[in-house]
Amino acid sequence: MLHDPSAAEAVSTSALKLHFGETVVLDGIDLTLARGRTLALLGPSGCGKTTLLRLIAGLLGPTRGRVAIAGRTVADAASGAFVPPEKRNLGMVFQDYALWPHMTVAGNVAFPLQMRGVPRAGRRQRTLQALDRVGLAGFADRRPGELSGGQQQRVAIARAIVAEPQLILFDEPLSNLDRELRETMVGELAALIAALALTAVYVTHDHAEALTLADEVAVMRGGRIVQLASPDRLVATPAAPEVADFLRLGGTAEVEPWDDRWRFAGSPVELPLRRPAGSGPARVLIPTAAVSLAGTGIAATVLRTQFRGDGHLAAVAPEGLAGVELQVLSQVRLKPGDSIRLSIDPDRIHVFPPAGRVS
Ligand SMILES: Nc1ncnc2c1ncn2[C@@H]1O[C@H](COP(=O)(O)OP(=O)(O)OP(=O)(O)O)[C@@H](O)[C@H]1O
Repeated sequence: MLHDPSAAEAVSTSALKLHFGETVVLDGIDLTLARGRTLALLGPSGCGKTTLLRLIAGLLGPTRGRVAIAGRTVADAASGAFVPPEKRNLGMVFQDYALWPHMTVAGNVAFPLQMRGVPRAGRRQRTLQALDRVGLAGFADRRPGELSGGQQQRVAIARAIVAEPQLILFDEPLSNLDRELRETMVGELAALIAALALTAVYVTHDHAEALTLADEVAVMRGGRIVQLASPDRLVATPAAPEVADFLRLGGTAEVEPWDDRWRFAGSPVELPLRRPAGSGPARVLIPTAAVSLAGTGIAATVLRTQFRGDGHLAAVAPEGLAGVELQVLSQVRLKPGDSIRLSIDPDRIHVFPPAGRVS
């Protein structure tokens, strides 16, 4: 078995498949993650993100394909090779913290060191250091039940980093926290991951969390990776409408050729965008930043509004365009049912590549 601890690749999977009976849960997952980077697995419930994390952890074995960690094959369906989780040198942080209530905070954090046979004196020192790193220096002798949810999650993180594993796996670690605390913790976690130069795989269904924390994001759907790219690239050039929808980048619509331009499919409403010669029907993203309220322009009705820090985000239905929903950010609060007019900045419209071709 190849083992190269200096390998630049922290994790790689090739042609990974997992079936539960007849059900295909993961289908052809190929990814590589370099050391010191954070990869988010992002997607709706049931898309297979937790299953992929469990395959990397060794809590499941693949039906087909291979998983390698730091250049070492840890699972290979073809040869039957399989390294159990405790021998993969991983740290794991789960949604429910998984702390033992009867043990002190220090006892919980020291557990991985105890499992590795580190002597007592060294254990105490490394435990206190890990607690210090997550901002819980004075909490060693408390019980988990005496801590807030955010503090308990930090104990779980201290336990995951105490043995300095080569890779940390996070499974929706913030989803049990309330919204405000979650927003604070995302920033803290991102800072901690950077300060400790951790290599991490982070499962979440929250696009804001993924785009804040990760160097690379794999957007998953139906057991496949639809697009794997940096947050900037995902936002600028989503490969498919489902990526744009999941990241809430704006509205998507079908368009058809109209002269040297486009128009919304099945309607006379033109889109102010020049069409490359020879191009056929397409799907486009009209990002929120491309849409503004105007005195003249496309007539639309307000469906819903929601306050964001920088204004009121309104979902609007352009008249005569069945199934198209756009978003516009307004400084004044709009009400459902209001009639408005929209102008669209053509330079910001993104035309998706034809189905099957990823940019
Ligand atoms: N042990 C199992 N037996 C059969 N099907 C399973 C099993 N575990 C998971 N699945 C199915 O596999 C699919 C992927 O599950 P998985 O937990 O990986 O999704 P997820 O993207 O992490 O979703 P969530 O965010 O809801 O946890 C789901 O359709 C689920 O029902």
